[in-house]
Amino acid sequence: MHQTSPGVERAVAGARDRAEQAGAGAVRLGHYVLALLEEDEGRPAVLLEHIGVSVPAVRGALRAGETPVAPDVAVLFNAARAWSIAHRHDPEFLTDAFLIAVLRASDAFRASCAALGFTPERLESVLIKSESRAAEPVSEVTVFAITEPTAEVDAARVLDASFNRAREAARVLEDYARFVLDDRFLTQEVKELRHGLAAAAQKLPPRVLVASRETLRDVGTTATAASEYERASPAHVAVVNLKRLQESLRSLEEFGKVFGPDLGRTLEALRYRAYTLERALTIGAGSRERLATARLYVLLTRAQCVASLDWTLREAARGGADVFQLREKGMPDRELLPLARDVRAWTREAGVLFIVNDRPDIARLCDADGVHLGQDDITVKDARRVLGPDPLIGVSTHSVEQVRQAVLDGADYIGIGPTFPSKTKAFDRFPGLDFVRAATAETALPTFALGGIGARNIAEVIAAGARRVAVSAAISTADDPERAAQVLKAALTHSPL
Ligand SMILES: Cc1ncc(COP(=O)(O)OP(=O)(O)O)c(N)n1
Ligand SMILES: Cc1nc(C(=O)O)sc1CCOP(=O)(O)O
Ligand SMILES: [Mg+2]
Repeated sequence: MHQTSPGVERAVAGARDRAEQAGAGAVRLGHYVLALLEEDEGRPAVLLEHIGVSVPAVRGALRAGETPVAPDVAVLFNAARAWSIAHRHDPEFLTDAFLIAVLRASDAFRASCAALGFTPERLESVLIKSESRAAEPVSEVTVFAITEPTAEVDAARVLDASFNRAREAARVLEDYARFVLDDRFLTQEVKELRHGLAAAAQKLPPRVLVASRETLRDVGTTATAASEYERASPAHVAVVNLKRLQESLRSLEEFGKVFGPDLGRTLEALRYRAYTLERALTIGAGSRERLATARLYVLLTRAQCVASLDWTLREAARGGADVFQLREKGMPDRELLPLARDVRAWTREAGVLFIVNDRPDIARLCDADGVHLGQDDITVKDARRVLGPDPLIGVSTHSVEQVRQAVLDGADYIGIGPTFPSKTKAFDRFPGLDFVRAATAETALPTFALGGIGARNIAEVIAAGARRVAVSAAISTADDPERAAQVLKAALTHSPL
């Protein structure tokens, strides 16, 4: 029974997958090297880069050409183990020893790798601090030796394990954002955080990081709790991995300080970024659930309604409107709060959602379902202080940058507009249908296109990607708000969400 590191196990499995995908029948030596180089920050990749070999170039060459069939994996394991015992007095071998064994398995393969700039001897020269080398001046090369116990190496072991844990958690979150939320922006955000981790790892002297890479000696790798196997849903997987990411980042930050304030600060910034992502990833899922079937959102201003506000609301709700916003711009608070309480009662009766425009305080006092905030209103963060974690918070946006910021701020839904000139509010600029296209492609949060939308142009808005709209005049000035809502709702429900 061979004792290998998780990295070697991953490489063996990866080589088999590659052979299978290529329909190669047998695992080839190139498959092993490609699998060993899979992780950019893995030991073999760091080693090659250290001796000036371009990892992408090696990958490209190995993918392009056929390499010799590999011997049985047990033969390679024997060779790697012998190398590890000889040079490290340790039968537990790591990915670098395995790479050397693979290179030595065939003269032809060794020659083709030499042409790419690396040989087993060259790798050994960096890994082994031999007797003859001890006389040479100390260079970066010599300190790759694994056996030197220093405080830096101890700290780097923690960093190495934490970097790996953080990267793995980030990878899971990236998959969640991409395949579960189907959210382009959040996928990109998680990817950038992952790259930020790789860049932070580069700030460590490579000698220290590589010298510390002894995952198989980490007693924690075998300790598992029963809860490790319990995940109720993809959202639960995301929550667990967000925690894992934050814990790893905290550990990285603390031990990173051993290498100076610079690394500590970089890691602290990454930890805050992870908190921001937590808000965006977890809020996104919850609010999408509450707004899952909401398609038609109506902004009501009492003075703008051709009939009474409560009649307009009830009729529109009968026609299929799902959300109502009370938008009273200049009404005195003494009038606004009782009106908001009335609207709360009417919307409850109608079984629809109720949002207050601009005013989290009024929203809270009348027990609304949420508040809507524009770019000049108070921030999402401050509104949360007033409302607590549950009520919905919507944010108006007029550019893709504002959409991204709203997602990171923790908005539950987004207003995107103005699409067309509006009778309700005057605008100087119209981001229009291009913005509808860009915003709906950018985020998976519920987005409501608005501004001058009505029965005559809703098809264009839907064609641009909108699946939800918010309207005001189209309902409040309609003689038959029920029919007006029905027409808009029918057009929307034609296109699946
Ligand atoms: C759903 C929705 N989207 C956008 C707005 C506009 O909000 P804001 O930019 O704050 O402008 P005012 O409506 O407050 O004048 C909205 N109210 N609702
Ligand atoms: C209040 C408001 N905000 C907009 C934005 O784009 O932010 S558009 C808009 C007016 C929406 O009313 P109507 O449907 O009557 O044009
Ligand atoms: Mg506002």
